[in-house]
Amino acid sequence: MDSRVVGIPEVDGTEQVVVVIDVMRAFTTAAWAFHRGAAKIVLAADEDEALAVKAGHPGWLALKDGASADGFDLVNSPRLIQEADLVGRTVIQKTTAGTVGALAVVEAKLALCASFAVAGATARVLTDTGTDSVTFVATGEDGRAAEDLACAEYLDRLLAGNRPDPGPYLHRAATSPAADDLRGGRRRGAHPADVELCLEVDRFDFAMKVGLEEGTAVLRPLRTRPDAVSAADRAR
Ligand SMILES: O=C(O)[C@H](CS(=O)(=O)O)OP(=O)(O)O
Ligand SMILES: [Mg+2]
Repeated sequence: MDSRVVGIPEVDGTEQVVVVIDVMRAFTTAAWAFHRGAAKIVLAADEDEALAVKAGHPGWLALKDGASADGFDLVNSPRLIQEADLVGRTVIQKTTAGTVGALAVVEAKLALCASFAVAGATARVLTDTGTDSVTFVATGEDGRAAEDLACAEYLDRLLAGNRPDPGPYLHRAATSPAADDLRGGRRRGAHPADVELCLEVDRFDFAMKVGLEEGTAVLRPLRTRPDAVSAADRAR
């Protein structure tokens, strides 16, 4: 499969099949939100939009990155989301990199949002579509974030039909500046275990697809082949 990796500034709207990657932390957090029962995630461009959407939909929960703020219910932390009861809830997510990247490609023919937690399922969805070309958007640091590039390269190897050892890719993510900042307590709205959760490969057996629903960008889980069982599930 032909592939290329771009940063958000290079997205030009011509992408057909896209995987938007944010390992730390937007799309690890989103995957955990679905695992905790969220029905859908509405992506907001900024904090004001997130709060405006919430105001129009009583019962929806607003999530932002960085420190929490008035009106927000959740932060962009997989470890903290792990404790949230989100069964049937709609979450409105706003982050600095991941959700911005997803909004930039929301009109693509197929747009998936990915992290290591859903890597295998993401590759299976792409393979099943029969597409011969994919654009990876590495959302962090204008396309230079080591953890997102490592995940893109890992996905690329999966799509090539290989069974790559995730170890070296995870090592690059684990030693990235983002991981260092999170471990060092230099990011707000974080938990010390966030990095560890962002480095779990195939924690979940669903991919995540973003698309427009009545003009709104919505992220939903996309189950893959029924026989697909995550590595984490196999280990249990
Ligand atoms: O929450 C995150 O990890 C980042 C924002 S910050 O760098 O922590 O301020 O957002 P994301 O879009 O998930 O990369
Ligand atoms: Mg990030």
